[in-house]
Amino acid sequence: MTLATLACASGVGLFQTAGPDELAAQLANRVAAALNTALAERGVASLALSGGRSPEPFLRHLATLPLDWARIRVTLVDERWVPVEHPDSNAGLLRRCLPQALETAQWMPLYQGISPQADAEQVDLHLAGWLPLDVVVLGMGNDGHTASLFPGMPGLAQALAVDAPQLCLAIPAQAGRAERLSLSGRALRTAGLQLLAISGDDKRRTLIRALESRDAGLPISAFLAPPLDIYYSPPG
Ligand SMILES: O=C1O[C@H](COP(=O)(O)O)[C@@H](O)[C@H](O)[C@H]1O
Repeated sequence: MTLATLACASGVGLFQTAGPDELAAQLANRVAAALNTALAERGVASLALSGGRSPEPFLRHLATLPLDWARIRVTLVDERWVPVEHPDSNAGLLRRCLPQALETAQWMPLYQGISPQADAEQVDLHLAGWLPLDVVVLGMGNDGHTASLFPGMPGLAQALAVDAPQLCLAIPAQAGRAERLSLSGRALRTAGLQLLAISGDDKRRTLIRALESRDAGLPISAFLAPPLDIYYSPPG
């Protein structure tokens, strides 16, 4: 079955774009519109962003749009447990591509430099005062991980649940990956606007597998329900 058929059957919105640049522009416009609506309604807005490599064009586009960043609370959906200067830091990605997030916005880093567990507890406390989030932008790895919730990791089902005990979890080093921090399903699924951005055939195949079988052990499956909207582009 096609991605369009499966998304429709799951009640999930699908925006298919011509390429990564168009995806970046459409996604940024959508995020900015939702943040401006929240600002107009409540005077404050909140945004949780993904890291990795693929969000770069989207973040650069978002940085060009008119937004009152001083009234926007910004955090990440996940982080490697490294300082912002580290090449793997997701906060570092924001600093390069969306400097407003760190300089002007009400910025909450996940990495706080104490220990993964202590940082997760600090974030948990702080994030509780932000919920529900307005906008969450998820990414997905070829293996079906989203945020830093990986297939087969201990406690995965609990971490993905809407009633997960924590809002932010320390993710132990595993399979060659360094320690990480990740928001849980409980935190991420509070967002009124939940967006998933993916590009390329490998990720499309993974997503199709997750939509076809919720039992495939793919963490992204937990998010494939309304109000999620998927933005997809073929490879650039
Ligand atoms: O490890 C991570 O990977 C996913 C996917 O990254 P991508 O560059 O392949 O899109 C990302 O969503 C997550 O935030 C990141 O820390």
